[in-house]
Amino acid sequence: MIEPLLETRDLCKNFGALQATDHVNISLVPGEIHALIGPNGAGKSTLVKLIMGSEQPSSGSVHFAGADITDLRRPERARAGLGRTFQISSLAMEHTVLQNAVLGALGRSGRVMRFLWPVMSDKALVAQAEQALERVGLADHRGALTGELSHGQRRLLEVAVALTLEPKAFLMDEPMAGLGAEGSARMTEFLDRLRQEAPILLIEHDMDAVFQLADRISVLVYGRVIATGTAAEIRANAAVREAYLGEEDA
Ligand SMILES: Nc1ncnc2c1ncn2[C@@H]1O[C@H](COP(=O)(O)OP(=O)(O)OP(=O)(O)O)[C@@H](O)[C@H]1O
Repeated sequence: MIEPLLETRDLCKNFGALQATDHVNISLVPGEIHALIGPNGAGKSTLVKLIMGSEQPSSGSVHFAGADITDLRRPERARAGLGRTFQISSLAMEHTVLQNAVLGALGRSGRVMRFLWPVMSDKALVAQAEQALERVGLADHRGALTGELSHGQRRLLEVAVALTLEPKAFLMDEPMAGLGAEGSARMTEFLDRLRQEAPILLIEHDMDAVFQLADRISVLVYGRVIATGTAAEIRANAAVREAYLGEEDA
């Protein structure tokens, strides 16, 4: 069996009487896209927060690259190689595309935030940022203001910012949200290639993208994983159809 890069063990999170995460055991192995789906409020975002370190679990643990990272803070987890793209944009709209990517690269260098101007004259950081923009197809927009980009281009820029950190694994929270058919297709194609470099735990409501991309799919309902399997296995699973896909059909 391939050793997982990322793993949660009996992870639980309670908010008062509500059990948002209920003994979740989920893993991410090298080379895969593992999609996490489930109805609204099933606990997907909470699980991502527990893995990234922005929420602490009530019990259970998170393991990454052979180490127990449960007690590590969010920036330490990011430096250890856990990359994330957010549901809500974290980009500075008044900065250029290149400046945003350089700020991402600066985060990895571990140096304290300096004024933008000296940072932009740091050749190594700029080269790293330019390479990330090239990879997502935004090199031609390097001088554009981020606020002028289309929604789809901003999503790609977020991925470029995450790439500058050279993560060992990605957590992506709805990268397709708000993308049109063309943007979705471009992102799907990009993630398809990216998995070879760093596996991706993907939260996504776009079922076409999920079923097209995912090597494995886990279905979360009321904080619990009710099934994990290939797209075909998940499609055929009666409990999943009842709890989730049946709801979509309705
Ligand atoms: N900080 C919090 N305090 C109290 N309850 C919370 C908190 N965060 C989440 N919850 C609750 O935990 C449950 C799971 O929420 P979560 O946002 O993780 O679900 P989700 O699957 O990501 O939903 P969506 O698809 O709508 O984003 C929900 O009932 C939510 O109201």
